[in-house]
Amino acid sequence: MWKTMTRELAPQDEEGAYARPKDAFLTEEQDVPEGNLVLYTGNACPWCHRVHLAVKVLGLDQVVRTVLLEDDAEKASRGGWIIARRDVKRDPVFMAKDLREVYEGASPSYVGRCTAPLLLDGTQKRIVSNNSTNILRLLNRLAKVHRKEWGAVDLFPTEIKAEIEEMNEYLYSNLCNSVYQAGFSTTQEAHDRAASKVFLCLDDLEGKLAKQEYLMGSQVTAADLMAIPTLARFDAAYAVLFKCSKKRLRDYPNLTRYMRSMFELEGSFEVFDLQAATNSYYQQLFPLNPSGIVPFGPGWEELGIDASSGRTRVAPGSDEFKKRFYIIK
Ligand SMILES: N[C@@H](CCC(=O)N[C@@H](CS)C(=O)NCC(=O)O)C(=O)O
Repeated sequence: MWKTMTRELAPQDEEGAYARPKDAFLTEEQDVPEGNLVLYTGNACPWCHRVHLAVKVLGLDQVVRTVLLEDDAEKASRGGWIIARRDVKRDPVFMAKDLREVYEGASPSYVGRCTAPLLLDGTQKRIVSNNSTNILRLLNRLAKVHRKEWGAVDLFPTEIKAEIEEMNEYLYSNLCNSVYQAGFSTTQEAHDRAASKVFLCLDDLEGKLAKQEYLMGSQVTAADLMAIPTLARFDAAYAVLFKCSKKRLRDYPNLTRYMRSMFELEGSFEVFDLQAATNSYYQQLFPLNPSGIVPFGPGWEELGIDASSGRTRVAPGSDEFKKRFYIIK
């Protein structure tokens, strides 16, 4: 019974390991529409977090309209994402009540899971992409098109683009997807395999960050936007709910310092509410936590991060910001 419920929540391969479905919609960088884009994003989801953060650091608030989603376990058979009541009552493109209706409106013949994030062309009412790595590349291109007077942030600078892509693949297979594989495994072997990858990867990143500020050196790149959402959820959700409890992120001084630095960026707390994400993980993934009881912490303070609203953040275009990013003039 438990295995059946978990399989429904998270498709499994024959060895009991979580097999993430392939994304159906991708767009080449040169084909991205240059305006009236709509990004559907949910707070709990790490794949959404990275693209929502990209909208902020790339300064695309005026180009990409974000629609907030909430997860609703009662709507699990429809993908579980409803349009957030506190944001817009209805979706601005299709007047949809949930994400499945958006998929149905934009691509009526689509059969498959209706995942977030989703980037939509609001003019053509067409899906641009539902893959967060692809969306990151598209947003990065849009930042160049809509460059500010001080320049445009480049999250994939040409001279290290290949290394960034390699790092992103490494992070996906060893950290971002592996925590889910550890959590959704239905056999001990599959769990052990996934969880050991996670800790080897964290140890490796900890070593790297002893020598440099960010994953690719002294500037923030797409690789950091890939890693941060997983790290930010680690102690609060993955360590306990997904049983990745060998060590906590707090046990890694360099990763903690790194996360603190990333959360100094303006917009970081706007795109990620830790408590809401924690509630969502424990309350929505029923087979992993049937009681729905949410642990009492950790919050930002325990994670060593100052989340107070009075604190000055690193604002786009500021001198500190320009030091932290690759900027194209
Ligand atoms: N590969 C996708 C993964 C997106 C994804 O799995 N999103 C989850 C939320 S964390 C989702 O929407 N799941 C709904 C479902 O599978 O029905 C990406 O990188 O964008």
